[in-house]
Amino acid sequence: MALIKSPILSSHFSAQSDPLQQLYSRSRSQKRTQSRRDEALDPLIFAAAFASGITRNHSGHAAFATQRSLPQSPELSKRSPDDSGAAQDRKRTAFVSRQGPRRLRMQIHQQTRGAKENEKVPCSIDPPTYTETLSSPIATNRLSQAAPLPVDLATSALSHGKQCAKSVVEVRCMARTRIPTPHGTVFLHLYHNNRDSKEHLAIVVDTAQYSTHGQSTVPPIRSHSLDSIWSDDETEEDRILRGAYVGRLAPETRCASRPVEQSSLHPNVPLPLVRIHSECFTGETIGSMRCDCGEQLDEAIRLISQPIQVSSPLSGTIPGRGAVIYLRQEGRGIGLLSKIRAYNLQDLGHDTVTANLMLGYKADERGYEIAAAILRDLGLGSEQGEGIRLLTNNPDKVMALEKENLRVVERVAMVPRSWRCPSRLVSSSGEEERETRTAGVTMIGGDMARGPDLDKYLRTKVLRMGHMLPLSMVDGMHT
Ligand SMILES: Nc1nc2c(ncn2[C@@H]2O[C@H](COP(=O)(O)OP(=O)(O)OP(=O)(O)O)[C@@H](O)[C@H]2O)c(=O)[nH]1
Repeated sequence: MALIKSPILSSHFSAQSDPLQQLYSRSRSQKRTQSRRDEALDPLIFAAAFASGITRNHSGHAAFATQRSLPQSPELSKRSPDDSGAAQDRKRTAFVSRQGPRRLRMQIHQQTRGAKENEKVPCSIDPPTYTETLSSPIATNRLSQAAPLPVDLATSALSHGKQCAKSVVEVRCMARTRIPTPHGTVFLHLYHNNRDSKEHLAIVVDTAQYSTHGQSTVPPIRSHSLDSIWSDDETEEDRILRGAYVGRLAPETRCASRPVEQSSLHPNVPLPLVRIHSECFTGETIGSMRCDCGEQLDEAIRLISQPIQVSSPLSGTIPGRGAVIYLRQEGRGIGLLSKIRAYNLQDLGHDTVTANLMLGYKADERGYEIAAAILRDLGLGSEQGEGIRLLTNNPDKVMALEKENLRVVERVAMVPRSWRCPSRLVSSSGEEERETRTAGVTMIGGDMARGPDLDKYLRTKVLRMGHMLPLSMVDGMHT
């Protein structure tokens, strides 16, 4: 039951020594014999029960498993008479909740909460191994001979019982490559770190990466850790393979990049646009319109890629530049499984914040220390590097970066496309949509996310999470 974070929910499952818990444990072992019960769904069922009164399974609220015939619940009576599942359910021995009376459960909850508050949550790092064997003969697994990576050190610290919450976040860009997108070429940087085992990414938009040093008007956005030399026996080929080269990679490329000092930007060039984006499988991969995440990712890359107007003495336009820091913090840090459950709670009538709380999480479980470390590595926002313009509506992100001593010079709002183009919202003609659709836009279906689920989600973000979006835009649209 490690998945259940909520003390309310988990207290039901944790085997403790008090008599009530023993009673629960006994009930649990009996329960295992009943295949119709799916323990993995329990958090959801309990959460729904807490929120909306009584469910079929918990209507009895008895502390003991009993045998009794099931009353015709409203839920069952809603089924059609030919619903064989319903008929079977009626014949079956009734399942009666084995949870204790609410008073006792609340007692346990209070105790568990008290204990939890005093204890520090250990980091659940899954030690990655850096012994990738590359099939190419030139690599000959030399990467594994490199000096210990920050994460190796953290892993060994962890194995000695230290908590990684105390360690300073260190990141290393493990590899960089060029990715052509509908908005132009971006440079994907993959990062490892000493805080978690996830592969966070930086999507760098910067055509100056193509230029060799000194050629471009603005300095290229370079990863310090990528350009640094990892060990004495690292060859040029090793370095090129992981993306440490300057200019265009071509069959004749033989020279790797050299570590460079981060140079400051020309005062007439606007500061780079940066977005810190959290993973959203549903929004980005299957085009969910419950949220605007897919659209935001696409819009961020599009905005960053827009040409920038510069004043004299440079004058004219230069290609857009900046980066999206893509954090693997699915579901505002609660993970995909819990996010799916949260969606079901939302369908049961709760908003995105309440759903998280009901599952025992905070409204937002994310942290931005790794993002800050990646930005520093790219020379963005740090003392020595450039200040940044941050694309967000989320005040937490601005505060988190400032707390990390990064220079957020400006916040640039991310207005949902459906708010900006309300006419397309009400338009029923497919014609108009086809004209405006951008081929190859990253999400399935492209264009914009919209619909009642999204409206509710955005409204909650403004009203309950303090997101800085003008609700008047959307209110005007629907009235
Ligand atoms: N728990 C939960 N997570 C959601 C839900 N909808 C979207 N998400 C997650 O919310 C996160 C969205 O994060 P970001 O794109 O960084 O945006 P944001 O925090 O809303 O702030 P902005 O910068 O203003 O966009 C992603 O991790 C999504 O997976 C939901 O209903 N419940």
